[in-house]
Amino acid sequence: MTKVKIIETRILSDNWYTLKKITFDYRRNDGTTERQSREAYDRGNGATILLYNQEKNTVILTRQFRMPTFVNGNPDGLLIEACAGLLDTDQPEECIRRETEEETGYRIEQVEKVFEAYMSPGSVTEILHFFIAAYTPKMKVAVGGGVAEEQEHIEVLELDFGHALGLIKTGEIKDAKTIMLLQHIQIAGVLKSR
Ligand SMILES: Nc1nc2c(ncn2[C@@H]2O[C@H](COP(=O)(O)OP(=O)(O)O[C@H]3O[C@H](CO)[C@@H](O)[C@H](O)[C@@H]3O)[C@@H](O)[C@H]2O)c(=O)[nH]1
Ligand SMILES: [Mg+2]
Repeated sequence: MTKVKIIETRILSDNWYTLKKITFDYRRNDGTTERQSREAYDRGNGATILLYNQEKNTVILTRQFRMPTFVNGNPDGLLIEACAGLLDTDQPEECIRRETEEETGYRIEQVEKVFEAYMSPGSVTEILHFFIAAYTPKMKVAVGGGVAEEQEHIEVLELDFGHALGLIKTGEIKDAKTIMLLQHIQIAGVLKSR
């Protein structure tokens, strides 16, 4: 028998995305039931990818302005990130191919799914699908930079892998999905750390 019974779902904000307040009864292991309320921000699910080149021992990352980080201590609001996007109605692999071309300008071939993760499970509903893919200079078909109509101004960075790992240590890379993917590439031995 399910331990959760939703009593009420109230929309607190329905602007760009949706913020809901959910009141529910939760049955504890001792059999007693407790009423709780939790807010959940639903901005859909997403996909992210780390592009790597084994000959050059490099990765492709992006840099863009992220307002939520600016209001929480990031002095210029710029964040170095693995390419990522929201699924909308796409399947994760379809989404990440499209986002890779829009944001980085690379048209990739094989992609490998590595894991899925809830990124902020106490407050955000989102599950993120993680991918890696090899890239070569020949796959660069456009400048990238994001979709102009969506006011995306994304800088594309090609970094030595050891240098990118060093940026985690110095705090210049502070984005969870990016750290997870760089460490995955290191643990799996896809690229050399020095
Ligand atoms: N007008 C408006 N635009 C918004 C708002 N919030 C986001 N956008 C715009 O919506 C677009 C979403 O771009 P995507 O590339 O699809 O998503 P993303 O923001 O890069 O999100 C990815 O990274 C996130 C952070 O790690 C992930 O949480 C997410 O799953 C995804 O992978 C961007 O142009 C962004 O500026 C808003 O409140 N108002
Ligand atoms: Mg994006």
